[in-house]
Amino acid sequence: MFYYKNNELYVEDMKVADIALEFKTPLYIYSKSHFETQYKKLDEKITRRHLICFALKANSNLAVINTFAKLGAGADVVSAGEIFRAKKAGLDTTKIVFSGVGKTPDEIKYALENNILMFNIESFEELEEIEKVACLLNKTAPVSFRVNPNVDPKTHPYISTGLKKNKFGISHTQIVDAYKKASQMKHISIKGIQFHIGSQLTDVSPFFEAQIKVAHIMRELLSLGIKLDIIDIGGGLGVVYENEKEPDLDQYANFINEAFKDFPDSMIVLEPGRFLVANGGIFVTKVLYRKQNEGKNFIIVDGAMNDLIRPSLYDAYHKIEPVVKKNAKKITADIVGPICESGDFFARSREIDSLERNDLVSIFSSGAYGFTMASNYNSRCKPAEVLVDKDKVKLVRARETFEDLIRGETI
Ligand SMILES: Cc1ncc(COP(=O)(O)O)c(C=O)c1O
Ligand SMILES: N[C@@H](CCCC[NH3+])C(=O)O
Repeated sequence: MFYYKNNELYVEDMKVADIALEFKTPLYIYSKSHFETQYKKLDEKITRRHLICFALKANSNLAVINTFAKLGAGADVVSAGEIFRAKKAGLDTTKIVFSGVGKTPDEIKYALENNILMFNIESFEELEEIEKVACLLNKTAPVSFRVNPNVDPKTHPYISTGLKKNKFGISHTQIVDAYKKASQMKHISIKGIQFHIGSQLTDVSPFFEAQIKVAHIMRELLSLGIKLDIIDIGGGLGVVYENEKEPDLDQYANFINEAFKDFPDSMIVLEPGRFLVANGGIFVTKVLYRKQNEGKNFIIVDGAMNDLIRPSLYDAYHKIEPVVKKNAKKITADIVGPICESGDFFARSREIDSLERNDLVSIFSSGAYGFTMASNYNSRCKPAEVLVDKDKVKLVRARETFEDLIRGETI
C-alpha cells in the first residue's frame, strides 16, 4: 500500500523518505500487505477448486515468494534457477508448474528430482527429451501441453504469446497429436492442458476466447479417452499503470466457470505474476543533476535502465512522483539515468514537479518485472530490495558490492 499523507509518500505505516535514507538509493521497496491483498482478491473470486501458481519471473525475491507460499501459493517457473529459489523460499515444490520453450535436460532432471506438479510442454521434441530423462531416472514425468490457441490478447507485441507467429506452445492444430503421442510413452503421465496468451490484459475477453478453444480441445481428447485433471489458464491479468481499467475479476471468474463447465472435476491452475506484485513495489531514485539543452529539461537520477528496464524496452509508462511533494511548479522533462545509452530513460517529455538536487522520486508499479529484469550493465551494482510489513522494514536483498560484480571472474 503506497499513499501520500501531508504530501509525503508512505508505504504501509512507514515514510518512504526515511527508508531511502537508511538503505540509500536506488532502492526497491515492496509492500507485503499489497501482495497479500492481491492474492486474496483473486483467490476469493475463483470459485472452483484451484491453485494459484505465482509466476516467479515477475518478482523472485525469496521474501516475496515466501509471502505467497505462506498463503498457499504454488509457483510457475521457467528455469531450474526458479525452482531453486522456490525451494529456498520454503515453497512446496509439488505445487510448481514448469513452463518455457527451452528446458534443458539438466533442468528437466532437477525438476523431476524435486517432484514438481507438472511440466508444461511446448514442443514434440521436448516431450521426447522429458521421456528420455524420466526413463534414465526411472521416474514418471507429470505433463501438460501448452497450446497456442492463436488468440490476439490485444497487448504490447513483445508480451503477446498466444498468436501463431509467437514461439510459444504447440499449435491447436497439432495438440491432439501431441497427447496421442504422450499417451504411448512409458515415463509420461498426462495431467493437464495449459495456455498463456500474453501479459498485461485489462480486457478479459481474449482469455475467454482462448478458454473456449481449450475446452473444445479437451472435449476432443475426452472422446479419445484422455481425461485431464488440470486446466492451467496461465497468467496475464493486467494492472493499472496509468489510467487503464482494472480487469474485471468477476467476469474473469465467470468466464472460467462458463468455459470449463463440462469439466467440473478438473483443478484450475492460475499463473499470475504482474497482477500480484506490480503495484506492490516502487523504485526510489535520487536526483543527481539537472540540465537544460537548448530548452529541453533533463533530470538525471541515480537509478538507470539496468535497474528498471521496462520504459526503455517497451516504452512502458510508469507514474513518477516526488517522494516529498513541495507544491513546486510543473516542468516538462526527460527523467534519465547515468547509463551511456540514449535509451536510458524512465520517462520522456513528462510533466513533473520541478525537482532539486538530492530530491527523491518514486517510480510506481515497479514490483513486477523490475528487479528480476535488472542487470549489471555499465558495471552498476544491482539495487537493494526492502519489504515493508506495517511498521517493520526488512532488507530482503542487500545492495550489490564491487566484489559481487566480479564474482567468478579470473584473469
Ligand atoms: C507461461 C507464463 N505464465 C505466466 C506468466 C505471467 O504473466 P503475468 O505477469 O502477465 O501474469 C508469463 C509471462 O507472461 C508466462 O509466460
Ligand atoms: N517483462 C514483461 C512481461 C513479460 C511476460 C513474460 N511472459 C514486462 O515487463 O511487462
